[in-house]
Amino acid sequence: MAATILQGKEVAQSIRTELATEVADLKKQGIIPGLTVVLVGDDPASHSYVRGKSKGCEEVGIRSELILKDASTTEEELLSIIQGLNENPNVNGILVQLPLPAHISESAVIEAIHPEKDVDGFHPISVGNMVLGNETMLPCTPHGIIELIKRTGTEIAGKHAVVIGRSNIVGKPVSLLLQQENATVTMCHSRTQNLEEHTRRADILVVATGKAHMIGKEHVKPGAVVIDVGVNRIETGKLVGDVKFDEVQEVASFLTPVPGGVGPMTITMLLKNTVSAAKKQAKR
Ligand SMILES: Nc1nc(=O)c2c([nH]1)NC[C@@H]1CN(c3ccc(C(=O)N[C@@H](CCC(=O)O)C(=O)O)cc3)C=[N+]21
Ligand SMILES: [Mg+2]
Repeated sequence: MAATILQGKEVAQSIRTELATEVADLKKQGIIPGLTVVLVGDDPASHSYVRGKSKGCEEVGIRSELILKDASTTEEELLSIIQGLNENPNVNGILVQLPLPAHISESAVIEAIHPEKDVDGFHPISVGNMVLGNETMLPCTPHGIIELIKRTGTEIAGKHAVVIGRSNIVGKPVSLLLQQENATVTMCHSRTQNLEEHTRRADILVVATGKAHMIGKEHVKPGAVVIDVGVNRIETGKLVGDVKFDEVQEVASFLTPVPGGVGPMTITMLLKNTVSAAKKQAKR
């Protein structure tokens, strides 16, 4: 039986419609959520993602601002920009697009963002609160993945979830959130031996390897929910996932496409975090 395609784009659209209503209500109370994105350098992929973020803001009524700096910007300059944004009451969320040029320390930059404006959920305080299960800004891709899985009607509790990849932005946090949803979680990575043995036991398989078409049907248990977090631009210019879509579709019960799966959910969770940051900051 062929998998149902999990259209992240559609789920994202319905959440954005809800958010637009919420933003319209906030505006009646004089609260205008604002997001500032800082982009350093001229990586074309980064520019493309940032366009998606501005478009998303526009759709839901968030005021968005883009600060473009050239690749020679110093760490000091960037830190002072962030300081200004931290102090600006019109800015509720700050996102510094990653990766940054090699001469700038990503951790120094992330740590400079005020945790209440950390809409990426990357600040150590946000990460720490997530680990502790405290209410906090959740990282966008992992949060979007959990929302997508829930929309399938799949009960996460008690299921065996396998995550491939252990990055700070996807693998580590999504495995933690799955565990908080009461899944039994196995984390696999580039050094895992006998990968297939692990992945074939997954009821829920989250693939975030960053390697195009690495996962085939031999890795997948029939009926599994498969979430493809890959965004790989191949030579033809086409965007592909980490999963061989056509063959995994034959065995999975649900499968996310690339594009149109996790990506639009990531941006939507960013919008959601910006709205909740605005609400929280308005109370002070
Ligand atoms: N501080 C920071 N926060 C991020 O959240 C962040 C980042 N840096 N750096 C880069 C990655 C990547 N990322 C994506 C977001 C949306 C899509 C997305 O919407 N993709 C569309 C297709 C877009 C296209 O066609 O190029 C889709 O999957 O349908 C992809 C990738 C956020 N990132
Ligand atoms: Mg990894």
